[in-house]
Amino acid sequence: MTTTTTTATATTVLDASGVTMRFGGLTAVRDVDLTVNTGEIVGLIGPNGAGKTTFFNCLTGLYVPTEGKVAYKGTVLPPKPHLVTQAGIARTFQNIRLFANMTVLENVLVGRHTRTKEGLWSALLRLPGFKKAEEESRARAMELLEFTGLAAKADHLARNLPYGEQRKLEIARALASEPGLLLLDEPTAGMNPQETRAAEELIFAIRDKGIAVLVIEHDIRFIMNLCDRVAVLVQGEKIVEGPAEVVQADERVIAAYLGTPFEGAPGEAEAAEVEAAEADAQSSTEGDDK
Ligand SMILES: Nc1ncnc2c1ncn2[C@@H]1O[C@H](COP(=O)(O)OP(=O)(O)OP(=O)(O)O)[C@@H](O)[C@H]1O
Repeated sequence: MTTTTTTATATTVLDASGVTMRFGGLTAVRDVDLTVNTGEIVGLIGPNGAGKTTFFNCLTGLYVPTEGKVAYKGTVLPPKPHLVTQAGIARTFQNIRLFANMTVLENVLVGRHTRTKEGLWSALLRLPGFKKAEEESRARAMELLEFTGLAAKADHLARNLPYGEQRKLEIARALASEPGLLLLDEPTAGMNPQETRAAEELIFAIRDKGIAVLVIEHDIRFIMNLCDRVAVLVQGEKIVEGPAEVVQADERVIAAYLGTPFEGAPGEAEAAEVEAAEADAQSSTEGDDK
């Protein structure tokens, strides 16, 4: 099967190679290679259940991939979410995960904890070092709220923000860990067209600050406007990767979205395997996936 693969270079921020994730007999992600370079916005698309979120979870240490490795700026990452964040990868989730009863500013301050050196005792005893660190954190958090257009709502409770602003706040919180790579899982889900355009502008602005972006999204028009490069997953396999306009016109991608068979598509046996594994989700025995 022909897929274009961009190889790792000196400017590579993320280098995932041979990533496979099995759940019992179900192979959710199969031997996926993906790089993201400095200054790039890369899109990851594919039909429902294609393995996009599972792949993100492998990148961010939520899952330990069955096979393969993930490197950030040349260093292989340990599969532990807090170490991945510390290394420089931040993410947002498909379902909003804000602290609803905390203020907007407090939510962003929470996101800074991997970047503050002051420990628990310093905080409890309110030592001078803690006070200074706290002031710096607040200033940086306010800067991020300015950047995302939420500064005027710093003292509002997160749960009182309109939906589009809650999504922006998630991004502000992710940026608070000062990442070099931001992973966005369906950032425009549930947004109206105006909010989607604002999200697009925000993502371009993030890229312009030198942060590489990898984004999962179902809104194909959004992806095609936004991304320098797009990779397509179908049933866990990367079937195509390339510039947005090339991917958009690729018959395999069109076929995958329309559900019609195409040459080199993940075969019927694999489809049956997925169905069987889903029907028997409880079973964790290694299946016939060899
Ligand atoms: N923790 C898990 N245990 C067992 N199976 C899982 C688990 N997580 C995901 N899967 C299965 O892996 C496959 C890929 O799911 P995933 O959520 O990664 O797809 P997706 O491309 O993100 O889909 P969507 O676009 O609908 O969010 C699906 O068949 C799903 O049921």
